[in-house]
Amino acid sequence: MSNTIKVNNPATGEVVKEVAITPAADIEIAIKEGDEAFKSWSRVNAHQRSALLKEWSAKIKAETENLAEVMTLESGKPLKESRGEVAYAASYIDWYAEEAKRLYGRTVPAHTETKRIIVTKEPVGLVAAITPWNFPAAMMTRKAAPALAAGCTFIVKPAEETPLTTMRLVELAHQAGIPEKVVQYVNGYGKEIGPIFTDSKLVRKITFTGSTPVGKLLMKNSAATMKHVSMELGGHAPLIVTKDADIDFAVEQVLASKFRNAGQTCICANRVLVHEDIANEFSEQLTSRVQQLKVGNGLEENTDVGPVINAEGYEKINRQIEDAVAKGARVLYGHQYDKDEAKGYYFVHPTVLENVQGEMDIMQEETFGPVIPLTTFRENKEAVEIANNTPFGLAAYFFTNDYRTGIYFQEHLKFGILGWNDGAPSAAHAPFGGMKESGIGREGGPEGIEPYVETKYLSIGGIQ
Ligand SMILES: NC(=O)C1=CN([C@@H]2O[C@H](COP(=O)(O)OP(=O)(O)OC[C@H]3O[C@@H](n4cnc5c(N)ncnc54)[C@H](OP(=O)(O)O)[C@@H]3O)[C@@H](O)[C@H]2O)C=CC1
Ligand SMILES: O=C(O)CCCC(=O)O
Repeated sequence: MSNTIKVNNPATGEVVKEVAITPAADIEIAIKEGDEAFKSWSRVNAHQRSALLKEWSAKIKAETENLAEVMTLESGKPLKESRGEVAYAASYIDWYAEEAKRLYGRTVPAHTETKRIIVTKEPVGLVAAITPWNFPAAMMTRKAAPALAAGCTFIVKPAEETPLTTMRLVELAHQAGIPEKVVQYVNGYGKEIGPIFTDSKLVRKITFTGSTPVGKLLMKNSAATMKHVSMELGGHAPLIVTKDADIDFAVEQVLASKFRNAGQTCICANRVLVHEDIANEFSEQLTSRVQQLKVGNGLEENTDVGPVINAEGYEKINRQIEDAVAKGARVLYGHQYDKDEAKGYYFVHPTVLENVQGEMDIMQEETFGPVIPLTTFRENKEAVEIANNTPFGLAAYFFTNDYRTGIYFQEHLKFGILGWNDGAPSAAHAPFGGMKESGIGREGGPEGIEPYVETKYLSIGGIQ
C-alpha cells in the first residue's frame, strides 16, 4: 500500500501534490505530545492565547490569495468562494480570540453562612478533529479556534481530498507563535485514523464535520473512553416560498444557498417548496437565472459552479436525478454532465426539476450537488409537515413578508438553523449546528466554545 495520498484537482483530475500518510506510530506520538503540551498551554493566560490567535488570523488574511488558490486546486470551488472562505475561516479565529477572555465562571449564593460556592470552566484537554473536503479552511478553524481559546491542544485530520489547505493553516499557526505541539495535523484515511483517535485515553474530545454514518460511528467509538463529542453532520434543508414572498429576492437567495460550492454544503437548500399559486412564476424566474450560471474550472475568475469533488459524489447526484426523472419529475433545465472518468473529473450542470414528489430519493437523501427539486404546497401546515419529514434537522429556510407566517415557521420547523428571507445564515458569531441526525453541539457564537470546557464546582466549607 502506498504511503502517500495523491491530491487531485477535481476540475482536471491532475495530481496537484502527493502528501505523506502519517504512520500510526507517529500519530500515537502526536497524541502523546499534544497531551503533554496541554499541561503548559492550558496555563497560558487567556490574554496571551487571545493575542496568539489574533496573530494567526492576521497571517491567514495576509495570505488570502495563496490559500484561496490552494483551496480551489484541491476542492474545485470557484476562486471567489475560496477567497470568501479564507475570510470566513479567519473570522472564527477573530471571534474566539475575544471569547478566550470571556470564559467566565460564577459564584453561587450558598445555603449556609459557613460555605462558599465557586464554579469555574476548564479546558477539556487534547481535542482530535476530523474535517471534510467541502470547507477545508473554515471547518478546521471553527474547531481549532474555540479549542485553543479555551486552553485545549488540538490535532486535526483533514479529508484525504483536501489536506493542503489544512497543512498550510497549521504552518501559519506555528509561524504566529502557537507552539508546534499545541496545534498539529496528521494525514491519512479516516477509517484508519478514526479508531486511533477514539481508542486513545489521552484524546478527551472528538469534533467532527462530515456524513451522518461516520458521525454515528465516531460517537459510538468514543463511548468506551467517555469522550466529549461535537458532531456536525448531514442535512436536507427545505426552503419554503410562500405566496406573499418577494419572488425576485427568493430566487436570488435560492441561488446563493443552492449553488455555493456546487451544492456541496450541509446547509444547501435540498428541497424547494413553493406555494402552488406562485409556482409557475417562481420556476420561470428561477430557471432563467440558473441558465446564466457559468460552469467551469474554479481557477477561472468568472466560474460560478465548479466540479463535484469525486466519482462517489457524482454518482450519488446522478442517481438522485435519474431516479427523480424515472419517477415523473420534469427537467426544466440542466440534466447535463461533463465528465471524464479516465482523467477523473466530474461536472454536474445546474439542474432544475419540477413535479418532484416525496417518494423520490432526492426528497429523502442529502444530495450534495447543484440540483434544485421543486415541489408545491397549499397550506403552511402542509409545508411544515413536508419540511419536518426527514431524520435531518440542520438548516431550513422560509421566504415570507407576513410576520405571522414567519413566526409560525420559526416555531414549528425542527431545525437548528433557520433563514427567514435569508439563504446565507452562517456567521462566526452565531451558533451553527443541527437537531436530530444532523448532529450534536454548536459551532460559532458563545455556544461554540462551551463544548471545549468542563465545568468544575468548588464548595468551600468551615468559613467563620
Ligand atoms: N456535514 C457536511 O458538511 C458534510 C457532509 N458530507 C456528506 O457525506 C457524503 C459523503 O462524503 P464523504 O467525504 O465520504 O464524507 P465522510 O463523512 O466519509 O468524510 C468526512 C471526513 O470523515 C473522515 N472519515 C471517513 N470515514 C471515517 C471513519 N470510518 N472514521 C473516522 N473518520 C472517517 C474522512 O476521511 P477520509 O477523507 O480519509 O475518508 C473525512 O475526513 C456527502 O455526499 C455528503 O452528503 C460530506 C462531507 C461534509
Ligand atoms: O457544509 C458544511 O459542512 C459546513 C457549512 C458551511 C457553513 O458554515 O456555512
